[in-house]
Amino acid sequence: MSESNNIKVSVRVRPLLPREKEASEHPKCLISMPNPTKTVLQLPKPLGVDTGRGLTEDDKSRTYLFDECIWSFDQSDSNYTDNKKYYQQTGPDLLSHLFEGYNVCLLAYGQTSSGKTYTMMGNRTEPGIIPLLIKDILKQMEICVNEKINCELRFSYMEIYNEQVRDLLGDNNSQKCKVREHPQTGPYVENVQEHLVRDYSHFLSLLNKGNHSRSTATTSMNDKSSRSHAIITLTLKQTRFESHSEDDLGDAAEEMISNIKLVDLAGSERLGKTKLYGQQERIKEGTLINKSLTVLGRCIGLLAGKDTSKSGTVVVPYRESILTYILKENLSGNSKTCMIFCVSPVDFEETHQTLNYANEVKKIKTSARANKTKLSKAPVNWEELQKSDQTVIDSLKKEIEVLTEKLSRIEVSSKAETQEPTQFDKIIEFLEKESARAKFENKYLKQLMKEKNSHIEELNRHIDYIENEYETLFIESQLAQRVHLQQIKQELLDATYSSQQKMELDMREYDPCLLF
Ligand SMILES: Nc1ncnc2c1ncn2[C@@H]1O[C@H](COP(=O)(O)OP(=O)(O)OP(=O)(O)O)[C@@H](O)[C@H]1O
Repeated sequence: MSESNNIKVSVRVRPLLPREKEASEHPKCLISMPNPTKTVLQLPKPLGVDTGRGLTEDDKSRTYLFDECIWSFDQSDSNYTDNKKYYQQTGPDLLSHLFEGYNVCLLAYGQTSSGKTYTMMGNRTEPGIIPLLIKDILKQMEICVNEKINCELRFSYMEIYNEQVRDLLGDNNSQKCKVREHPQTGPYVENVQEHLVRDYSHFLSLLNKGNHSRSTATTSMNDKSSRSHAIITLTLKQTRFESHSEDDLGDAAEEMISNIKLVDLAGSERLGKTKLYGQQERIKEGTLINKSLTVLGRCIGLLAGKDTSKSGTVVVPYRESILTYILKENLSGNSKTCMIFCVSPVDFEETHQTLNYANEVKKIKTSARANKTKLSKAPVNWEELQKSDQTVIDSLKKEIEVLTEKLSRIEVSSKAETQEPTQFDKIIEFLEKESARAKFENKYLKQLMKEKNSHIEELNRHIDYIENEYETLFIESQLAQRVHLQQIKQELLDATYSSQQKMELDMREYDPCLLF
């Protein structure tokens, strides 16, 4: 079942930069966010003529409504939102969609130096949404072990630079990767390396390596301006095991593969503002950045008007730029997509344009569906294969000969596309699956042991407590008993003493000597 959702649109305004503070004595913030879904942009000159009754708010400003308006202009303001607070608002939804099996996408859009990289990557002291999200994905993966779900997270990092895709984690950075289209899952990038994320520090080392290789340059607007669109893809594979007993892992019953694309777009720029005159390479980069963003804008415009179009089918020009081609599914297909629009508090033209752009994006719908697959219980008939050991060995020998010969001639990738899987391939695949299963079983049993050990520890603590209580009660009861015995003894002594006294009195009364 697919779910139709509008693209979620957020707008974030950044603080003034040192150069903006220096440029004017009292720089004025053009943006206000009177509530969490409203953004108001002041017009530099009022529209219309004052007819004596004064200008209306509409003459002086433009008002926009979005899903989220994020105020990061003034740190001293109580509504100020830093990266962590923004993540707390947005991250949990992204995380749950990913684990529910949906493809997810978060794109940061905005003019150059508006805060896209700051929002997505952050810095050492204030990590952005990407590191914060990955920390939580890894935590959630640990929790899944308890529910007999094995998770594998793969990470790839590429950039689109001058309309070509480069793998930022590849062995050969200058190698260009091709974009192809799968009939069911849509466009994908060929030969981009996917790295299995072991833990958070491993992820950080991959991210740093990729960031280091990313194309950046100094412009007059930004000391470290991104000259490319960066796309991080995290692919999560969840395998759910099913069994009737708690201690046994059972068989793999269901598989879900979902991904999240985190896109830091290069900023749109104006030659006049970036002051790149004479720098041919920078100008070429800027032109191609603007071109791809213009195509993105055209696609968005067409998609936004799609429902109301009377002309029937709309041809969206995804293929006109690599960026839109790669993002095709996220803009209109199987994806839950969010866009964050970063704006400067002072550049009216660019901020106005960005807000109008965001207003269009609000209207776009995507139709996401959870990517679940039921697994058959026995992927390979292992027993049957074992019965005919010799036949298998002979056929494997032959296969190896054939494959070795083919390998020397044919590229592995083209072979994989054209050939039916052989028995050898099937065994390898089966063994790989078994090894992954054994690894997870080990992890699951370790987790189970950890839980049982902590249960035993808790029971031991409880026993200690009961023993202590028993000892205290025992001592108290002995004390109470002693006090009670002493009381009885005293009472007996008192009784004996008083009866003795009475007897003495009686004796004195009946003393025969006193009779005469
Ligand atoms: N919310 C924020 N709080 C504090 N500083 C910020 C914030 N957003 C952006 N900045 C600062 O603004 C400057 C530009 O930000 P950033 O590099 O993220 O812009 P960008 O939109 O990615 O630019 P480009 O498109 O040129 O790469 C940086 O010095 C960054 O530290």
